[in-house]
Parts: sequence; C-alpha cells; structure tokens
Amino acid sequence: MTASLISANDVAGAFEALKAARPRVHAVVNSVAETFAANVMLALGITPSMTSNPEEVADFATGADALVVNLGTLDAGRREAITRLVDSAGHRPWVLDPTFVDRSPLRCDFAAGLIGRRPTILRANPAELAALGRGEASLPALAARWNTVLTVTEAVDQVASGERLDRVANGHELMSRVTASGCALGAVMAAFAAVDPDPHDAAVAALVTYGVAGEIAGRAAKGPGSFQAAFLDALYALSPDAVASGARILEVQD
Ligand SMILES: Nc1ncnc2c1ncn2[C@@H]1O[C@H](COP(=O)(O)OP(=O)(O)O)[C@@H](O)[C@H]1O
Ligand SMILES: Cc1ncsc1CCOP(=O)(O)O
Ligand SMILES: [Mg+2]
Repeated sequence: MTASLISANDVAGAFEALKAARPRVHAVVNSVAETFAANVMLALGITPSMTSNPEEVADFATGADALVVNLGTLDAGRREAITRLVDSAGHRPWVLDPTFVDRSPLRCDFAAGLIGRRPTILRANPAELAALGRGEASLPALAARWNTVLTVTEAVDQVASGERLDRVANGHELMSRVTASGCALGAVMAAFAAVDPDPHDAAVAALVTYGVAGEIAGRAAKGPGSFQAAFLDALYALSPDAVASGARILEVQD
C-alpha cells in the first residue's frame, strides 16, 4: 500500500474544475434523500436531475455527465429504474450507495448484482460494508475483489483502490444527525468523478470538500436544523483556498 498520492492542492484543483464544469448528475436516490441531495448539488453548482421513472431514466442518463444510484427506498419502480440507469451508463462514471443492505437480504443480493456491474465508486457506511463483504473486513481486499474505488464513511473516511488507501478526517458529527448526508455525498462523488479522470482522487476530493463544508457549518450551527441550512450555505460559499487549507488527508502507513 502506498502513501497518499493526492495533496490538498490537488483537491482544491479538482474543486475548481468542478465549479468550472458545472456537471450534470442524474440521481436515482431514495425518497427521503431526493430534496437534500438536489439542494447539495445545486449549492455546489452541479445540475441535478432526480427522476426515477424507469421509462425515462435512459434518456436522462444520456444527458448526464455522471450517475448515482441509492438503494434507500428500494420499491419496484426504483429497482427497475436503477437497472435501466446502469444499463445506460456507458462511459459515464456511476456511484453506488447501498443504503441499508445490512437490513434486508433481498436488498443485499440486489446490491451484489450491481457491484458485479462495476460501479466507478462504491460508497457505504461500515454496517453496509460489513453486510456486502460477507466476512472480508479488509478494505483493499474488497476494493480489489470488486474492482472499484471503495469508500467507507464515518468520522474518518477511507478510500481504497488498487494499491492506494487514503483516509480523510474532515467532517463534523452533526453530519450524522441530518438524514441523507451520506446519500447526498454519493451525488457529490459522482460529480467529482465527472471532472476528474482518476475516480480515487475524485472520491477523496469529494470527501474533503464535503467535510470542510461540514466543519464550517458545524461551527455556526446550534443543532441539526440550523446545521442543514448552514451546510448548504457553506457548500455554496466554499472557495478553493478554504478547501486547500482545511483538507485533512491522513498519511496511511504500509
Ligand atoms: N462523527 C462524524 N464526524 C465527522 N464526520 C462524520 C461523522 N459521521 C459522519 N460523518 C461524515 O458524514 C458524511 C456522511 O457519512 P455517513 O454519516 O457515514 O453516511 P450514512 O448517512 O450513509 O451513514 C461523510 O462525509 C462522513 O465523513
Ligand atoms: C432514513 C432513511 N430510510 C430509508 S433511506 C433513508 C435515508 C438514509 O440516508 P443516509 O444513508 O444518508 O443517512
Ligand atoms: Mg447511507
């Protein structure tokens, strides 16, 4: 395993590229997260589309730069929409968020099938990863098995792919007290993957950007309600300098 190949300045560069490109992201996400994820994207200058109509998602994919699928409220329509969206991904990066696979074997099996379709980035929390990993706890081993950029989020986030393993310490504990923080992060990762040809770097840049905004919001907030508003404001006002100076990418030992 090598040390981090991405610097705070690289992350700020990716952030500038994101702001300049204003990518389009089509997201089939759970019904809880749709509004928050769209607002997070808009705050960053990303153009969101959120329809989950199976008959339309292929056309929306064609007009998008990146895609995200989230299993949080996996009704029959979303299941079909997700399948068709992934069928239509082509060269576009796509992010899989296997929300709550730890709660439902049916959902876990569906997610396993999607992992077989090789998501560009797989973002999960530790409980979801444990369910998907079926006993394998090593992040690099799972990233290699699934041939993806594997991201696990909690207080300190981890990104594994190939020979690389990065840890990102940015973030604020109030992020875990606002629903859909993880789902919206998946959409931000997709947007970074649209502008950065290296999906590992894109995942790290998304985590740093999101986490730095979370820290700024956390300093202003009184609790989850004001945090949500302050977080959108912080994403909107974020500068490349703030990203570069706030980045906390930890060195990983071999
Ligand atoms: N205790 C914490 N301290 C700092 N950041 C956190 C904490 N918990 C979650 N986050 C951040 O919140 C974001 C969403 O992650 P997480 O809450 O793990 O996802 P999910 O909602 O899918 O469980 C990530 O950017 C993560 O770094
Ligand atoms: C509460 C809830 N129930 C189904 S999806 C969902 C949102 C989960 O969002 P996140 O994984 O980002 O916390
Ligand atoms: Mg989640």
